[in-house]
Amino acid sequence: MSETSPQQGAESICPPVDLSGDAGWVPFDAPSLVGESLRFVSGEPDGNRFRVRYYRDSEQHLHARIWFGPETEGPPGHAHGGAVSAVMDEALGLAAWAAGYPIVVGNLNISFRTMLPLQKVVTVESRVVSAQGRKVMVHGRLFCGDAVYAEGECLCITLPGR
Ligand SMILES: CCCCCCCCCCCCCCCC(=O)SCCNC(=O)CCNC(=O)[C@H](O)C(C)(C)COP(=O)(O)OP(=O)(O)OC[C@H]1O[C@@H](n2cnc3c(N)ncnc32)[C@H](O)[C@@H]1OP(=O)(O)O
Repeated sequence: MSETSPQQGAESICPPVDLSGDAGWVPFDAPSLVGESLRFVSGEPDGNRFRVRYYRDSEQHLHARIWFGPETEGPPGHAHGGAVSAVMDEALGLAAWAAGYPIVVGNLNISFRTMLPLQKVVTVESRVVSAQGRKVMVHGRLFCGDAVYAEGECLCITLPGR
């Protein structure tokens, strides 16, 4: 009988992945801006769920380099739509914070364009496209090379008194 059951094998930690940014990107320290609360997506940087690093480019746009691990599985071998949505929620909301708006997300509209294979490193790029009164609109897409996996439109609402 084998000493390692399939279940034990599934619990082993996946090897390190390369989450380095593009040339000219500067690492972005999210906790120093918004505190330590973002554990759902960012909380286990060496775990088997999400591994994420944030960067800003020379125009101060926020980018995320993200690995979807085996614990994000939905359809066999591919990421759960909720996992993709969680990443878009955090990355696009954080983009508004990084642009100077203290917000929560009021509405998030995600289009899932292509199924995302597990254990793939992808990028989320974001743009704050408008800010009117308390409403800040952020657009983003999750992609790798020419493959676009999801696009998002995120209405953020500023928090009074912050
Ligand atoms: C205590 C917290 C500290 C946080 C400090 C650290 C945070 C660190 C964040 C890190 C980065 C983020 C990453 C994760 C982002 C999330 O996941 S946030 C969590 C998920 N989001 C939520 O739980 C939000 C729940 N909703 C709410 O709290 C409230 O509905 C809101 C959004 C604050 C708005 O409520 P409100 O302040 O009473 O404002 P309200 O008058 O209803 O709306 C203001 C305007 O926005 C419009 N609006 C509001 N909601 C919507 C909507 N869903 N659709 C369309 N329009 C809307 C209204 O129509 C209104 O428009 P006008 O009439 O002015 O034209």
